[in-house]
Amino acid sequence: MTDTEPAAPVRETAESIATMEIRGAATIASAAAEALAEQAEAAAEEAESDPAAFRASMRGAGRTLRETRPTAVSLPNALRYVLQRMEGDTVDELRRSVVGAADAFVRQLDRAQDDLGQVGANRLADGDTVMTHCHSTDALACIEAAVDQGKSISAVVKETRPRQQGHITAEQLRDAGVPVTLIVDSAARRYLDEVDHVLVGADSIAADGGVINKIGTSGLAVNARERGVPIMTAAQTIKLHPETLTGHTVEIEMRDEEEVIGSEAREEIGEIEVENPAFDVTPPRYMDAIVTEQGQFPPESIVTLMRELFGEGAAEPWAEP
Ligand SMILES: O=C(COP(=O)(O)O)[C@H](O)[C@H](O)COP(=O)(O)O
Repeated sequence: MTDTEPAAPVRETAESIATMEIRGAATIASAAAEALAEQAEAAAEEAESDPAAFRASMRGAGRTLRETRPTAVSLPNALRYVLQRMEGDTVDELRRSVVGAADAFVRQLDRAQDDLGQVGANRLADGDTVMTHCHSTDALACIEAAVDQGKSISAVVKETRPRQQGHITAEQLRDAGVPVTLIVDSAARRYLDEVDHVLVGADSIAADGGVINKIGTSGLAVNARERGVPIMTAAQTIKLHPETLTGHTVEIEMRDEEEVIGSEAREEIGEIEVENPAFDVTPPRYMDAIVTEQGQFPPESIVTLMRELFGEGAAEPWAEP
């Protein structure tokens, strides 16, 4: 580890987030917090009795993690939570504050998911069928809590091109005892007549109530509205994007074209423009409810909760002073 290079656990976590071995907004946040705790242990050895060197090393680790993926705000929110609680006069005090904050963050994340699962489950009735998109641990928590409440729930799971995260959702729901039908994305509208709810997660929620989630969510929401099927987003409050309070927009990640068209097909077709946006924005008017650990909200009212939780703005404690 040098001045500019974070310790191995941070480098490995950053690489795993960038390559999507670690993926999904909540999982990314929790991995980032844990990586900061490991950095604190390594930096304490390296910095010995130099608190300024310790702080610089933690900021560097924060920057490395921040640069991995741009859209899920849970990542910078996790870094903010941990680094803003870094305090003390000695390296050991600083180390303990970071490790303690990372641990508290991860526990809070788990508790929030359990709590929002209960809220989401209350919206589901015995015998309901739910359509899902992508793989969201917050959304799955709602279905699993409904099953725990003794409700019989079935699922229609969208495959979710290009990376097919729907396969993970299908597997996990099946293992939770939920009968699952896997469909291709373009079959969604046809199956909307057979479902009672659409349930998705979120990578970020904007101050106007717009929901940023896996590409295809907005089209699904428009179709659900047209068919009269309620659609809800399950999202812990770490998905609230503080920068949107001051007019910033959420960056939509553009991923490699290789995910859309493999090299063989590319060779056959020849030169052609390919774009691969990983997320899209569902306007608040197409979303019925945002389910959080603090209860459910109409999308347009989420700004009140956002001001309460993030009113002080979006600090960047990883930035160079
Ligand atoms: O869009 C995705 C994952 O995208 P990717 O696979 O590109 O990371 C998920 O719906 C949200 O991240 C919410 O997930 P969770 O509820 O687990 O935070």
